[in-house]
Amino acid sequence: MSGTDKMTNDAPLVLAVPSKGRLQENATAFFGRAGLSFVQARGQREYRGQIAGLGGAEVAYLSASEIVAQLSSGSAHLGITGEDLVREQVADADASMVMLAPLGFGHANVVVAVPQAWIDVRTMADLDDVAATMRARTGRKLRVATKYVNLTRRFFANHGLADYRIVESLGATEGAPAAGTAEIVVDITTTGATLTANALKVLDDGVILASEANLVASVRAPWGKQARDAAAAILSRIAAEEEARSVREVRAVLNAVSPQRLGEIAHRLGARLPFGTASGEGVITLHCPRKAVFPLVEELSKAGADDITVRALDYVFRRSNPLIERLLARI
Ligand SMILES: Nc1ncnc2c1ncn2[C@@H]1O[C@H](COP(=O)(O)OP(=O)(O)OP(=O)(O)O)[C@@H](O)[C@H]1O
Ligand SMILES: O=P(O)(O)OC[C@H]1O[C@H](OP(=O)(O)OP(=O)(O)O)[C@H](O)[C@@H]1O
Ligand SMILES: [Mg+2]
Repeated sequence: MSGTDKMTNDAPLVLAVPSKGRLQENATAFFGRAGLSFVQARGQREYRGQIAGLGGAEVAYLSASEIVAQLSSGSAHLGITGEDLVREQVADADASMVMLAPLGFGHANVVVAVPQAWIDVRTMADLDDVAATMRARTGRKLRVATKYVNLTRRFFANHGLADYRIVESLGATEGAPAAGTAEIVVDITTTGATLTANALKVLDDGVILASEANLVASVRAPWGKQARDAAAAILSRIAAEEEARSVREVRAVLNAVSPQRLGEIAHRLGARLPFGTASGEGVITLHCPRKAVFPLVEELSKAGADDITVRALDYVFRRSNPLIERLLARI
């Protein structure tokens, strides 16, 4: 940051992007769909890049957990990371960050898993009994292997379970019971294959969090004009692509119908008439939810429409969008 940036508090926006691991490929594809591609400046010591054709923004390539740290401290303005890491690493995440949108990838559940051999242990209440019995008989506490220390403490406390000890794990957590370093584990699972391979099962009420990758904004980052403008440009492209994916454009020639009737049909099917109710030649254009396409076509046919065409759109830009609104409400 230059001296001028500091004085005017007008630093560029920092967009934190996963540089490795599970989220990297999907995150890059996600920005690509929104027309945001990254260029890495040569000869830079810092691991920073730019967004092609978009000024006022820098791209920081970081690990998913480092992205949480930088969003929390305000070193990055926007980023993609997993909700599990946010909830684990930041005590009051909602005070320092805004989850702008779940992204539909990076799904993983944080779960409490016990040996399959514990056939009578199905719930957290059963686990509480096991812990109490163990403590009474051996004087030792139930050991829980995990790297999700804070999520585990919170969840166990909410279930009134106190007779346990956390064994911090740095990897291969599911192997802890077989290795004899813990009785049970708290870890993430996606397909369940790793748990099964280690003869573990998830408790019926043992899902601590259903996580996925999120687009997250920092409340604490310096939101000067440059950063706000860049965020507006980035979020409008993302929102435009999302909106385009959820709608279809329906066009038709429709002469003998009143604007009221047309408006009523559109309203009933959740469609919009973005360009008004009719053009000179009686051509109408509607944007309707994907699921409502065929019902809308039928309604328009009944109303006398002809030459009805349906197509997918690349982008639907609106003056405002839910992403920027969610952000502006907090900064
Ligand atoms: N099957 C999976 N295994 C591990 N992480 C997954 C899986 N599916 C989704 N994720 C998500 O990916 C994110 C973790 O990614 P990754 O492990 O690459 O990052 P990291 O933990 O920051 O990296 P590292 O630990 O190597 O520094 C988490 O939010 C996690 O929920
Ligand atoms: O339910 P599954 O589909 O089997 O996936 C879950 C496993 O994947 C992750 O491990 P990863 O391969 O990332 O290794 P690491 O935890 O050692 O980084 C996670 O920690 C689980 O062990
Ligand atoms: Mg990992």
